[in-house]
Amino acid sequence: MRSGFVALAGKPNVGKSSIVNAVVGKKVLIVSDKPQTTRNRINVIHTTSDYQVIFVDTPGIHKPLYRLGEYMVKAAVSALKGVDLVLTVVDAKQGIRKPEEFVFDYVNQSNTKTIGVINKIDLVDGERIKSLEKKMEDGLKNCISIIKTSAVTGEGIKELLDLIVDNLPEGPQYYPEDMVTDRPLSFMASEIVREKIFHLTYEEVPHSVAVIVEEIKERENGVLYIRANIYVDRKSQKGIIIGNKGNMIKKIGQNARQEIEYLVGNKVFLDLHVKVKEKWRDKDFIILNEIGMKDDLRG
Ligand SMILES: Nc1nc2c(ncn2[C@@H]2O[C@H](COP(=O)(O)OP(=O)(O)OP(=O)(O)O)[C@@H](O)[C@H]2O)c(=O)[nH]1
Repeated sequence: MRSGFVALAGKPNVGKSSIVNAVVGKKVLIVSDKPQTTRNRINVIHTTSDYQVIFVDTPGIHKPLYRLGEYMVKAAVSALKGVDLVLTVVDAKQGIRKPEEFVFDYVNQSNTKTIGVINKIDLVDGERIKSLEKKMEDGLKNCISIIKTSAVTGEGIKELLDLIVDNLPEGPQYYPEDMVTDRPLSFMASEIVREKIFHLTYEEVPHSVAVIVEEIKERENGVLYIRANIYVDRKSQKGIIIGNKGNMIKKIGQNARQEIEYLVGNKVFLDLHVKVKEKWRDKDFIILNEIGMKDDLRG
């Protein structure tokens, strides 16, 4: 059996989480059109009788504005060490400039072999892809190959998986075969709520939100009761999340509940509460700890 850990490195919004979902053939990771959707490291496990690939999805590498961002980048960079392979992902439309080179530097410093992934090829022409290939070859020190993908159309995804498996060492099955992620249901549920907020709100609001599941319990009637707090960092944002006559929180709750029900295969009662924790993104470690973001951000 071949097995190993494969970290994804890239700027925010290049499609790292979408690529993992496409490779495993189901939506495990949350995705949005806004940068910095992924905040924590999360492992996604793909097992067959011949191999087990453990994808280590990480926050996008960027120049942070807040303490939260610093922790996110730390989590991303530390995930590059100690893995078997790094997928260095760029967005074909955005190209390769300073921020991408900044990512390449981190990957080069990790000394881990890497596959260059040019994603979103559905949005550009062949000429552009060729020039990006050249830039990637020049910029990535330990690059073993470059693959062109579209996480949306599925182009190049099988080729990418084959190449990953070919480059993994022989090893044990690290996780049980039916395990899809290393995160508990409480984390997955909070991520789904956060994704719906990313989809339904704009500008600073989605970035100002943290979601913590406080309680999960199965009720006598078989319904799974989930209580979660949505933290915002300003009073005005509380109003936006609740919405006019509670319309927004209702929509967030409905959309999230449906997806959590699909995930657990059970009826769910989702109980959401909005709380203000002023400027939590810039507070020190204690605050990050309090809202449950410490473990993977320690770096
Ligand atoms: N057209 C097109 N869009 C894509 C492709 N892959 C991802 N996207 C879109 O790009 C956006 C960002 O995708 P994500 O998977 O959240 O990107 P990410 O790199 O994980 O982002 P962060 O969490 O911010 O680090 C979403 O709107 C996706 O639907 C692709 O191959 N083609």
